[in-house]
Amino acid sequence: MKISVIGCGYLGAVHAATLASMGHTVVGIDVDPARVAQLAGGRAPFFEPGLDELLRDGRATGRLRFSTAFADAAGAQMHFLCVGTPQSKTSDGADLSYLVSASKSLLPHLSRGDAVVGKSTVPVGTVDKLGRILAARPDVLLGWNPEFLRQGTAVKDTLVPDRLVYGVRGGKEGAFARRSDGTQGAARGVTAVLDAVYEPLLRAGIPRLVCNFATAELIKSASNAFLATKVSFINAMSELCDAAGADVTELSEAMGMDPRIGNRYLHAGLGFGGGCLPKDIRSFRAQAQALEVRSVEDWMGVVDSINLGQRARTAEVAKELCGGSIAGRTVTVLGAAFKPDTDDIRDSPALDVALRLASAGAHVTVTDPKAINNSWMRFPQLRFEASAARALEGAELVLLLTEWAQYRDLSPAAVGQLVRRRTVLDARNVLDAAAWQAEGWTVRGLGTNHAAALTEQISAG
Ligand SMILES: NC(=O)c1ccc[n+]([C@@H]2O[C@H](COP(=O)([O-])OP(=O)(O)OC[C@H]3O[C@@H](n4cnc5c(N)ncnc54)[C@H](O)[C@@H]3O)[C@@H](O)[C@H]2O)c1
Ligand SMILES: O=c1ccn([C@@H]2O[C@H](COP(=O)(O)OP(=O)(O)O[C@H]3O[C@H](CO)[C@@H](O)[C@H](O)[C@H]3O)[C@@H](O)[C@H]2O)c(=O)[nH]1
Repeated sequence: MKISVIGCGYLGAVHAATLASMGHTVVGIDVDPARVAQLAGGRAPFFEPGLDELLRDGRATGRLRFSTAFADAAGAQMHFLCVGTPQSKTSDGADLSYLVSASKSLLPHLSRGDAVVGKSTVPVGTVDKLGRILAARPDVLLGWNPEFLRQGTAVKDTLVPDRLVYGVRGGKEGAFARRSDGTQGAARGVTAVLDAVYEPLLRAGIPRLVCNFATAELIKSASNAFLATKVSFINAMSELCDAAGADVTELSEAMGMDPRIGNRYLHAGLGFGGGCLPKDIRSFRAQAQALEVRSVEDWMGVVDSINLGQRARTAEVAKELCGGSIAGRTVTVLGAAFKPDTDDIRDSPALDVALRLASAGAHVTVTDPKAINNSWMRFPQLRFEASAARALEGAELVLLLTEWAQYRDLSPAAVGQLVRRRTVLDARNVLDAAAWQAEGWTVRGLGTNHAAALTEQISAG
């Protein structure tokens, strides 16, 4: 099938490349000429494992191209909207201006029977709003197909998703009810086109759920809200563990063994960041407020404040480890990206903490395997160093803030030779504390103080 993908960022570029790998003929459209030039050259404009290979394959087969011209979307039967929906600059709500603009630009290039299907994460009610823009073309089908991929595993998540969700007008009844006049209704039409797009996935047994627009919108928001809830729950527990002398890693391991709870998203530490969870829970909160559902509004407020509290808490522990003041201290931060295996620094907890320490007077050097280029121009008050070894030289305090494999695997003996003082704050609770302590390191985690206190007691005799 001929498909257009509008917006080629972390979501759209991966979506376009994977659709081409399934055999479709795809054009990716973006307003950013530099991004389009890179993608057209077969190179990903950001670090995402496996994407470069797919882009090169798509280019070689001639099935994948990129353009800044919306006119190039003409002739496609399916148009996926994948533009950003960031947090508004003036409120907690989502900024829908990119979606509105992309829909208006697409409008003149649509043909009778085309399907326009959104994948961006949107507040409930957005599809109806876009429907009013597309009302000028009643012969065009509208649907919503929220995306659940994670950065770092985006290619695999797109090719082997846990489920496909189709939001269609009138929901399941609209999609599958027989019409007395024998015509195919819009809901049925968009379901059939999506089924054709995802045929290889459906054949492989990926479940597909058809629902109405509001349910599709809420499935995505509620899923992210639940993931954020799990992370903030365990982070609140980590604070309780510190206060009570318990160990949160043991607590979460034991809780996670109960299949009703599960161990995923139960890793305590610095908390969540990125271009999705933080802005999506704030948008969810704003939606609940507009719909006057106080329980969800309050809930999201608590999840957000626990999450932001972890950043403040980490900066406070860092100061404590430097004897109460961090001014003038040489500090090395391991990690700038919001999580490992991505170069994305949107709302990065690691950079947030680094900035807090710099503004408290510390000399902060940040290192990251992939995100240095993204970071250094935006944060001139921080020093960036691509080599972890050079970044660690002379450090009086080391903070592990993004748990890249290469930082988890650091040798405490080798790092000990580089630093001035063997003190590490492992804000992701991933280091083998005993191994580091055996090399003379003072190790602090979040919610694992019990272990540190015990070691102090043992070494005190
Ligand atoms: N990043 C993820 O892991 C992920 C996963 C699932 C859902 N989402 C959702 O997908 C959407 C996109 O997220 P992202 O992370 O890819 O954002 P992004 O900022 O990486 O990409 C957005 C792209 O849209 C382009 N764009 C903006 N206005 C445009 C217009 N009028 N026409 C064409 N292109 C335009 C931008 O230039 C940019 O390349 C958001 O709603 C997000 O919440 C993201
Ligand atoms: O136990 C955990 C798990 C995650 N995190 C943090 O949570 C954030 C989000 O991680 P992850 O969900 O892996 O990354 P994203 O790529 O932001 O993906 C989320 O956001 C996407 C955009 O909506 C959705 O599509 C995905 O399903 C959803 O997982 C990161 O900062 C992680 O460090 C923790 O602190 N503890």
